Amino acid sequence: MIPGGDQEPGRYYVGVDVGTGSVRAALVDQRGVLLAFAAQPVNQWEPHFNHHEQSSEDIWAACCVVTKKVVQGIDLNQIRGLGFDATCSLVVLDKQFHPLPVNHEGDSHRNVIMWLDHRAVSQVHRINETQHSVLQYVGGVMSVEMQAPKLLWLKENLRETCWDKAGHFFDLPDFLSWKATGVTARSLCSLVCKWTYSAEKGWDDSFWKMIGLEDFVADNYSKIGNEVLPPGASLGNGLTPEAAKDLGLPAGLAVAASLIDAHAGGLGVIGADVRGHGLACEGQPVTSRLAIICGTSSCHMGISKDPIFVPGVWGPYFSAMVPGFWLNEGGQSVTGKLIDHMVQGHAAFPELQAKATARCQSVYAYLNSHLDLIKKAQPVGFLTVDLHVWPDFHGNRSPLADLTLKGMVTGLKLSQDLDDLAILYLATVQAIAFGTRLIIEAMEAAGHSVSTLFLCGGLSKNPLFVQMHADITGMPVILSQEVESVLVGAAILGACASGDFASVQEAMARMSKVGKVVFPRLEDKRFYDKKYQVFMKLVEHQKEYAAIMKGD
Ligand SMILES: Nc1ncnc2c1ncn2[C@@H]1O[C@H](COP(=O)(O)OP(=O)(O)O)[C@@H](O)[C@H]1O
Ligand SMILES: O=C(CO)[C@H](O)[C@H](O)COP(=O)(O)O
Repeated sequence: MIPGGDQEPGRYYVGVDVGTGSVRAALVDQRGVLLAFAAQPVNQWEPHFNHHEQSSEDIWAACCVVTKKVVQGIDLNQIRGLGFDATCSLVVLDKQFHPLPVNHEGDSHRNVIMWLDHRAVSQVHRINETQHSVLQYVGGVMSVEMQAPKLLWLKENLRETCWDKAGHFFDLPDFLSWKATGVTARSLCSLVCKWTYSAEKGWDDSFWKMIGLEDFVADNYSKIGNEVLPPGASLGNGLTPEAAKDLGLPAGLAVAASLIDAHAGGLGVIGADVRGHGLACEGQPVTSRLAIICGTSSCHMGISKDPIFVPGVWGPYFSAMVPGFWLNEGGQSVTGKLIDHMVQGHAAFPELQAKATARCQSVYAYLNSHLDLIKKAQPVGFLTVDLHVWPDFHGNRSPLADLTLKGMVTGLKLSQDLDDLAILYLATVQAIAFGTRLIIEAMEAAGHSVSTLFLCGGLSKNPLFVQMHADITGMPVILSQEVESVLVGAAILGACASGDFASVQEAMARMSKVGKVVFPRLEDKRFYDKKYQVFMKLVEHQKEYAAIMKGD
């Protein structure tokens, strides 16, 4: 019997989502309904520009706090499985699994190089110069945010204090499943997407030798993983007694091989039954759906039956998200983080904060209502007719794959009041949507055919962000019934590991549901097409400026 009939007693799954700024947990039933939610901020250190570090011990402690909260008062026998997703940050442990420092300060509490860390620029430049064939499977250019450049940086910069003592290098999602089960097997998702592992051929010895990390080949990849499992597979004997006590869950509970956070978000949204909403994708294959996970960063997850090579877009990755499908992942390294940066760095931010607090609103809810106030009779998006932003303040992930690109703002005036802040915030939100449009165009030029966007992540809670994505791409945007769709994705893993569902696809169909559909205001298309022309001119000009300055 497929679980979830109303007569079925509650079967619950725990999903844990380790994001950049916080750790979240949810208790989810077999229909994908969230019964409980908890969040806990987690420390980040930025000891030097572009160095971003965390502590795996802090992260595990936060996982324990939020998991205990969501199962409070629940009959533990009704909990059937546990799934983790996390950012693709690099965790470093010694041979006894104790943290090792990833910094010159020798602080072993900070043993995680975060996904957005850009320290390994010269290493990734040398890796890309090899033009090794594995690079075809990351869009042709390896990102500084992937693991090989960071590992090479550790070998070249922290030889004695870290590299020589290292016993285990984990992607954060795999660290969590190891911490829970004691099993060091890695998820196919993390190794394929961030480590150059091939589902078909495994590790490529020639790549690691060519880039100067032949160490891994010599010990048969024991430090980075030589046992690989599909996401959702049940690990070992499930929760160890120690982890069970830490988490407040029953020992032996099924624990799934994990997913990277964007991939969990994709699982949480892309399989929803869209019938009854008058959407084009109702009569189209699931490959017409693009999942966009919009948090600190944004990840654009498109799937296909056959591999599609999209220059500057990560992948194609086989079975890294939906089993049996190839995946291409576009991305913008800073989206939520960029909006926070622009708003918090503006002269009128203190006034905004005071006014939002007085109204018991988030600063974004206040800004959205302030824009509605000042727009008068025109559509709100038209307020940026002479203010334009290029969003690559942390380099361009996709589709330009150029970490040297910088942010741009044009159209500034002498005033720095709340109106100016609101319009700059709007122009930044639009710039992110234009970046999405550029990624979709690159994916479609290579063979994808996208008709509908499925958004999740923190920014999907911002109505202006969602409407601008619809208006600027011209596509309808679907928001899930459960706004915490990444957690539903993690819970889907736990549901699969428990054996309650025969496949990830079956769990996806059962546990993700359409909540709201936001249609584009096509009457405004001409305005956004003109803004998009300006958007593309910005990066063209930026490249011209760089060429002039580089010239003699
Ligand atoms: N209700 C909201 N309205 C507007 N923005 C939001 C809201 N909630 C979160 N955000 C923004 O989303 C981003 C964090 O998203 P989240 O998915 O929690 O991130 P992560 O997974 O990277 O930790 C932040 O930039 C934050 O400002
Ligand atoms: O590269 C990634 C996914 O492939 C990172 O994990 C992601 O960009 C970070 O996610 P978030 O912005 O939600 O913290």
